[in-house]
Amino acid sequence: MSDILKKIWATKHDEVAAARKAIPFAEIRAQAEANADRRDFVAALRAKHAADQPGIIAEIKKASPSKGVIRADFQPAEHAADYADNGAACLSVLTDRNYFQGHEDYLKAARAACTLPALRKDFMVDEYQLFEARAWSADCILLIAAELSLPQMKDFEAIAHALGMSVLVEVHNGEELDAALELTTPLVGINNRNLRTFEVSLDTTLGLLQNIPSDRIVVTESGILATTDVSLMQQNNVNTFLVGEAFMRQPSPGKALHSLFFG
Ligand SMILES: O=P(O)(O)OC[C@@H](O)[C@@H](O)c1c[nH]c2ccccc12
Repeated sequence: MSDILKKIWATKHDEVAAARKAIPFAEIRAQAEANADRRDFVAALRAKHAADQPGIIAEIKKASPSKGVIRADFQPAEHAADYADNGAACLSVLTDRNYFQGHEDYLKAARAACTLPALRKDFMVDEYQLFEARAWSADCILLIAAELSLPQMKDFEAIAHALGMSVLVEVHNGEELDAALELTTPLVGINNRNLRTFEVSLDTTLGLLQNIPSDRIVVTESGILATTDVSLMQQNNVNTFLVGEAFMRQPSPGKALHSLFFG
């Protein structure tokens, strides 16, 4: 009941209500549909795999509810260029203000500083946010199966695809995975962090893996901190990673990426 995801969800509904007053739906939709600046998120990951490289989605995250401030000297554009120079395939940029100290301006600045496709990392509860994401030039959106019904996810996926955005569907148990596999997106994220308890276990990825058809791209998310974590995943044929903290805590997030994956 009082878990963090519920709180975040309530905040999101309030935020969307306020946003709809500030910029009416028809207007944000027009902005989204007029934005022709698209980068293919899934293709960027596949290109790395085709070159025998890991597909790294490098996250730009200042703070989180479980860790507090992760990086005080926060420079989204600089971090994005640094990630791009060091072999990242894609960016993930937190836009949630209340819980992650994110902002849409960070997404815009990060994406503009490089040529990588960018994920709007936020909690999507209303189609309005999908149009916002595209208006801000996001190339991918996140759907969290723990809180969305299957009909809602199907609906959001159809809108995202119609706007030319990719979809990362995030799960952390078998029931959520069953729903995620009803979608058409190839990108299935397994969050090693339980968003209700903040507990992190890489076994979450390993346990769900065998139930995922080989035409999907499994993204292991959260808690990848050491080269042993990376090689454990690679031994299990998981070669797509969403990593934030391990990079953002280091003086150069790009160098940290390089040493974790290519060191
Ligand atoms: O910083 P980490 O442990 O490397 O995790 C990154 C990413 O997986 C995490 O930020 C995340 C995964 N799913 C989310 C959903 C909402 C907010 C944040 C997240």
